[in-house]
Amino acid sequence: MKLITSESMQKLEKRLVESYRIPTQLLMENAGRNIVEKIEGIGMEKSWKQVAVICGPGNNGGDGLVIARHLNLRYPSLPITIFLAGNPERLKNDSALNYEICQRIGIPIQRVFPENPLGFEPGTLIIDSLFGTGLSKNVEGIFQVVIDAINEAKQSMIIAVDVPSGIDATWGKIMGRAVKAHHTITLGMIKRGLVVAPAREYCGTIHLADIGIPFDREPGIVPQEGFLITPDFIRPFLPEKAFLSNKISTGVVMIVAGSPAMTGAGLLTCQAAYRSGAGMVIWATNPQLAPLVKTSIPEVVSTILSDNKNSFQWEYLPHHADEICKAILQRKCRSIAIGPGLGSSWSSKYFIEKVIEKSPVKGVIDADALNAIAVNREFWKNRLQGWILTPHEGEMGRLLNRSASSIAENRIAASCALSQYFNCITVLKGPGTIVVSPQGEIAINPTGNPNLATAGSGDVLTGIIASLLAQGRSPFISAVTGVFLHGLTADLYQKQSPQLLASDLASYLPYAIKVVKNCEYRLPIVDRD
Ligand SMILES: NC(=O)C1=CN([C@@H]2O[C@H](COP(=O)(O)OP(=O)(O)OC[C@H]3O[C@@H](n4cnc5c(N)ncnc54)[C@H](OP(=O)(O)O)[C@@H]3O)[C@@H](O)[C@H]2O)[C@H](O)CC1
Ligand SMILES: [K+]
Repeated sequence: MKLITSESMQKLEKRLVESYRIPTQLLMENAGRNIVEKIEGIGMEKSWKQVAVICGPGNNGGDGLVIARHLNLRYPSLPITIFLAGNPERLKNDSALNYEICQRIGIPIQRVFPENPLGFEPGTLIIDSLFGTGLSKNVEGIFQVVIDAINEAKQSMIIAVDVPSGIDATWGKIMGRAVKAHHTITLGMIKRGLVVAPAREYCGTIHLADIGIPFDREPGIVPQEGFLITPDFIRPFLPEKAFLSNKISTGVVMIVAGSPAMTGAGLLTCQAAYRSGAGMVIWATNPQLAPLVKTSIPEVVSTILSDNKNSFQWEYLPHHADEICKAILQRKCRSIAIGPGLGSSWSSKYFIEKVIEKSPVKGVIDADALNAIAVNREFWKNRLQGWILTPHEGEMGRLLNRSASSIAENRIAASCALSQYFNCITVLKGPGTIVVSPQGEIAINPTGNPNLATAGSGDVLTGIIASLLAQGRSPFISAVTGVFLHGLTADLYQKQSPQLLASDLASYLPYAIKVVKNCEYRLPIVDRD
């Protein structure tokens, strides 16, 4: 499902006006009326004590005025008040016209002043029409006071028009303050910023309302600025064994993960790779762990790396990289996953870099392998073509030599910067995981929940993506399909149990695959009733 930026939405509106002579007044009328229909779908039957429509200085405010008018027509006995943050004399064109209509109809209008703060009684339906796609700077002064008042309303329902006010609809940033809505009714197309963190938490359930864009007349009218991953999109790429397949043709994965101190990371990565359809999983393990592998996951084939003769505790050394590269060729591996639980010693860092440099196949770079790359980032600039990097915000910060908080502020921009710098596919984990290619394709994942913030969850994702790669999917498609399935598994599991272990994720994965295959799943955040 295509996503759009604020800038393109504005261009699209201009184009509709110029090419089809659809007047902007009509678009605003369509917007307001269709939003009222969506509000009714959400629940007007709840007998709200009153309705507060908070209007700002631009066209988003104008939409609010149309909404107030239609609610007034449909529910004449319901007290509706328009709160205007801004000077009515400076309202432009369509907003000014709708302001005049509301005045003439006699809908109460109150101007909001700093000395006259807003407060809402319990049981108020609050329509947030302060700012939409035209937000151009941080929210301050009276606008900040209004947003705080909306967020402090008790036992009320907050419905945001187009965008929760204070959200940058292109990048998903919080511009100083933002409305925390229960529902967001977005117009025409889903704005890209709504589905990524941090904005995503402010949107509640997202609904899409039509404003009369003739999409079917011009399928190419909207530029490619990102898409929301959907079950329909990933269905053709799910694991599928051909009739004449064998374990090699299905796909062999090399896993370089785990160490004596962090065995679980390797086990989880291997398990996830098998559960997502790999024909054979090879684990490059060490002599101390080899017996454990046989008992824990008997299906795993281990490549036992040579013993460290002079040290008490086994550790990864650079020459082990040659052994892994040899095994990749011998075992006909088609992808590699490297990183989870490898440790952060200098010898493991050298080892990791050597594997990535020499490996005959490409794959997923995660966890300790990301940190090894970050230490030597200038060397790796532009050298990771075909590799998939799966950082969380902290790892991303190290890779870009920036603070984790600056990454969190604008996750899409950071993901694009990483893909550009290393020429790699980026998977920035977190709420609304982002997948970006060096060519600038941007995919946002709608699945997943906070239960995924558990040890080993990233190892499972690494195993899934590497497995899909081994099964012949492209790096971008493997990442997109992998993140969707990983999140969906957690969402489906949550219905059964509030507590999720990473090993549950790996075991439950085939169920998520089946649900997508059988078309039994609807997107959780976009309600297209
Ligand atoms: N795109 C469509 O097809 C349709 C969109 N509709 C609705 O219109 C808004 C977008 O309207 P727009 O007027 O462009 O923008 P806003 O209403 O969001 O706000 C613009 C005004 O707000 C001022 N502004 C911006 N940021 C701040 C701030 N932080 N503090 C104070 N004031 C701010 C801005 O001033 P400038 O100086 O920046 O110009 C403007 O005055 C869209 O979201 C839809 O709801 C339609 O009605 C239907 C068609
Ligand atoms: K709004």
